[in-house]
Amino acid sequence: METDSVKVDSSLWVGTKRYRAVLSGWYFNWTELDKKNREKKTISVPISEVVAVAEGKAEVQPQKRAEDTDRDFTLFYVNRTRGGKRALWCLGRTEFCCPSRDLRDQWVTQLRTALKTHCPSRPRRLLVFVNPYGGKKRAKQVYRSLVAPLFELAGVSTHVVVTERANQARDHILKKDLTGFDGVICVGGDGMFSELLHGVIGRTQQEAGISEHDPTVMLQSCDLHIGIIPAGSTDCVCFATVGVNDPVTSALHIIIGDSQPLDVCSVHHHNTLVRYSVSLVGYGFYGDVLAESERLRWMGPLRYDLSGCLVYLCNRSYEGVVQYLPADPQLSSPRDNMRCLSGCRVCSESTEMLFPHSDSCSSLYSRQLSQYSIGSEGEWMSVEGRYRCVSLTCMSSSCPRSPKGLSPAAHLADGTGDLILVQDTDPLGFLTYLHRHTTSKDQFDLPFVEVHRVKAVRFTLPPGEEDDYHDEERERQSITEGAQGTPKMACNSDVESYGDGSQQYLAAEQEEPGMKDRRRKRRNFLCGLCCSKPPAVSVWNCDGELLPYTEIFCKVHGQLVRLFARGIEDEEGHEENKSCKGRCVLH
Ligand SMILES: CCCCCCCCCCCCC/C=C/[C@@H](O)[C@H](COP(=O)(O)O)NC(=O)CCCCC
Ligand SMILES: Nc1ncnc2c1ncn2[C@@H]1O[C@H](COP(=O)(O)OP(=O)(O)O)[C@@H](O)[C@H]1O
Ligand SMILES: [Ca+2]
Repeated sequence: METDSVKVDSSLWVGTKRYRAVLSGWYFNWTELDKKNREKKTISVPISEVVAVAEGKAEVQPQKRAEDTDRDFTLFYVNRTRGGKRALWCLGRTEFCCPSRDLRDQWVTQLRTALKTHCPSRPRRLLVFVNPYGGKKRAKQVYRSLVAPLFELAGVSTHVVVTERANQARDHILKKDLTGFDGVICVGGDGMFSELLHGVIGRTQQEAGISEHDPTVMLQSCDLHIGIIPAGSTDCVCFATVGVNDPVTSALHIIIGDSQPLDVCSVHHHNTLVRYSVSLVGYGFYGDVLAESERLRWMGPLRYDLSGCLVYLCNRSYEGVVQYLPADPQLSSPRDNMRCLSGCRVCSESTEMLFPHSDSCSSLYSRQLSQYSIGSEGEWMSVEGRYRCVSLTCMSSSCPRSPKGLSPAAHLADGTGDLILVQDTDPLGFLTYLHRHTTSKDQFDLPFVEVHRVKAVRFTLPPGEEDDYHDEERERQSITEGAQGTPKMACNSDVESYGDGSQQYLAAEQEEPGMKDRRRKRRNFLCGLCCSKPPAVSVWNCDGELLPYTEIFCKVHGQLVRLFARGIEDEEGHEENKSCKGRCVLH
């Protein structure tokens, strides 16, 4: 029987139980029938969450081929289970038995047609970068055992690159032919994601003929989606955009083609683009923690715990001048407790509100920036003081260490970031601030903490407070400029113009040998614990990368990139699919 929206409506068996199954519009529903044909509970799966339909009694593992029966078909779909407070996704699997082969063929054909009709933007071919070096060094195993079988089941073809050096993924995306790829996937942590981010943004601006070095430029938004399979140490970007750092959950979001826009912060030093950030641009505590942890990489994720303790014990604070361009407080506030969840209204309504792509705005914006005037147009604000940490985050930056994150009410795609200033305070006060990141207490409700929702930030050192790194930098540049033909010294992501106007990033290894060690020595807190003269300046942590400059200018670009994600589903998550009572395949 078939009417307009109903494609198939028939009796089916699951095991020994009889169901009435209906495929209509966006849903496939099956309702259990009792002996008197009375309807009992219904299981409903949106077509958008169907992963695959297979003839026969099919399994996920490719080596277990389907048992070819002519009246069965197997449905694979997204199933929600509980992983603590957050909804984990896993692969649901239900075998249906039909009264006849013809009806089985009709079900399979109609389900596959519905998939094609309702889900046209699903990725069919992906470029995957696996970082064997990050996290617990299990990225290859995670990908091979948990993710590749799902991609194969869903009919997604892949080209996999296991990286052999830092920045290989970024350079590949910047320079290679990406024709035919529907997205790029990172199997690693935030640092690896940052490589793909720089590659995708850099390539998009190259193709649009936009110079990334102009701090006032309006960047071209990027269509090529980025997916993250978490296999790092912090996995903050994955956690804050999916809600968990679980490889199967992320793989399923990629397969069904979810799309989550994401704000990106550009970081400039004078007229040079230094880095992009989506989670944390942090000075003081978070910068020192990252600097210290680099020497402890052999510890894997635990390195942050040890370096966090060491840095805390050093009890350091740093002078700084912070200028910021506030966002419209009428739209939202870091203190409004409005969590950014899937389908967030603040994000969806803010698209045209911030830095719309119009010339008038960018010229107005450039006037504001060039003047850096404090309040002359009632816009830029400025504070100066001694800080434990200065953090700018474009999102909540929630992660397993801090489930609510640096700024719990920050939004993924509203075109703003939250600027958190923690003034110098006593060790117990600072410990209280840090500890509140791991509890539900308000980390901003402390007298030495202030938070502002902003569109741009500029950080400078007070007059006379020179950065010894700057001195080294000037000395380095004089050395290189003296030696003719030697490429200009590059910072981590410096850029060299190739005659054709395209801009390529020079990899970190371009730095003068020993520079990184010198930088690191200066920050070695073990010796620092007994150092009589602590360093006057800290270092910036930009999504897990150390910046080679102290004075920077940050600007938030609304919804610049897109991830294969949908934001955090509400804490309760959707009603769990009752079909398998949370049973999962391949977990
Ligand atoms: C007394 C308990 C104190 C607990 C403090 C917890 C604070 C956690 C804040 C987390 C911020 C996360 C921001 C994300 C940063 C990452 O981009 C970066 C690199 O990640 P990855 O490449 O995956 O390693 N991670 C860090 O900078 C680590 C910060 C850890 C600070 C303790
Ligand atoms: N094959 C490799 N060898 C060494 N470093 C690499 C390699 N591939 C990527 N990297 C670098 O490793 C850094 C950390 O990667 P990431 O996956 O974020 O791990 P973690 O979360 O432990 O920091 C990234 O900044 C990336 O540039
Ligand atoms: Ca934001």
